[in-house]
Amino acid sequence: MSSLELRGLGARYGRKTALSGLDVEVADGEFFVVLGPSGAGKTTTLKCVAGLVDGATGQVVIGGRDMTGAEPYERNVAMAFESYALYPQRTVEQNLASPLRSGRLGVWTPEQRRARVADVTRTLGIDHLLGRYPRELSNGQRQRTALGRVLVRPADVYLLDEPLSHLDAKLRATMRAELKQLSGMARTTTVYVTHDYQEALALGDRIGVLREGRLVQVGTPAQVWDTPADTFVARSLGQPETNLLEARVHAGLATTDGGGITVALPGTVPDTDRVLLGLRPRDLRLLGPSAPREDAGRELVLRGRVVLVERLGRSRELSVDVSGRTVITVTDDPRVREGDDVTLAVGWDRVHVFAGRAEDRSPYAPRVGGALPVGGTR
Ligand SMILES: Nc1ncnc2c1ncn2[C@@H]1O[C@H](COP(=O)(O)OP(=O)(O)OP(=O)(O)O)[C@@H](O)[C@H]1O
Repeated sequence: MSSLELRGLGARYGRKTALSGLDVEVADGEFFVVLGPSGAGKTTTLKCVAGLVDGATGQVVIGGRDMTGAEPYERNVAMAFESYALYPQRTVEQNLASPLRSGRLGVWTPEQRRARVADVTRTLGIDHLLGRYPRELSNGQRQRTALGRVLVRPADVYLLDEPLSHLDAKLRATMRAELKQLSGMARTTTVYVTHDYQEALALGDRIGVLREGRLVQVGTPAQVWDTPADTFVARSLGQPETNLLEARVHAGLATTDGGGITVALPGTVPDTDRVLLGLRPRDLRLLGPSAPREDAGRELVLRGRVVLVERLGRSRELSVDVSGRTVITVTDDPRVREGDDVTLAVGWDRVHVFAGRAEDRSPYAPRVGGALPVGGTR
């Protein structure tokens, strides 16, 4: 059990900067998720912690000990890569027990080894496969076995690189729940890398959002969900993606282009004439055509016409034309048809205000607050 501290971590591959200025403290026993798109530097972050990147800069501190420059085996971390290797000529049980036989991890009696392997395989749902060989396993079972090989080792820090990526959606959801349980039981400090926001929200005690080698936000799932640092974070979390509506600012009010939607801005908006209003599709409630007029400003109410209905399993994704702007929302109501007039409502604190606009110098506008309770559709 150990905390993990990264101070000013940086890494380059030739002239390419893969990571820069990464600062984060992961508490003892915390499950920390690094979320980011392909190429953001997620794997590189784990490799730096494990001591596998030549020329990495900054410091890695594990359990209060400065490990910068220490050999990988001195760091007592266990890392699982996305592509796993298993010994083909050994059974699942032998594969799992092998790290405990090496002697590096102390002396384990056969009973202790069996107990540890049984613990991990039960949690991973592969305890009925102990006698099988890798070739007799499905891809998902193989991936779980390989993950088991990592988790079976007592380590100060587990480093897990997209361990569920090869599983089908259903198994992924099950495994996610099991992993959560496992981390709860083991309370071993874990850094878990994924590009899947649902995994991040479900598993992370905290999430660090990585973009182009930099951490752009670190917070609890609720913090990054409710107060995304910028439009990149807002759009990284949630499917369908957050609606971003360009608006012009005048006298403390933001009005979307075309004049359809107006909201009052928080005092924190800098001196800018443009903002983006962020609305999560699932935060918008469909009130139906007969809903009463705006209810004394309790929520932002938008009126529009459904232009497209797409099925998403049991629910439906609606594209709604609100005074010339397309707003995406999701509903479970099967009666909604294209051409229907609808009313959407969203809590004021769910109307995110981002300064600037999409084409500004930085493509990502910072969040400056939630809307004030004034406004609506024309
Ligand atoms: N060995 C290498 N040589 C050169 N460039 C590399 C090397 N490994 C990674 N990179 C580059 O460094 C950046 C970060 O890579 P990294 O593998 O850490 O990203 P990632 O977030 O894990 O991506 P993915 O989700 O696709 O695995 C990318 O631009 C990548 O192309």
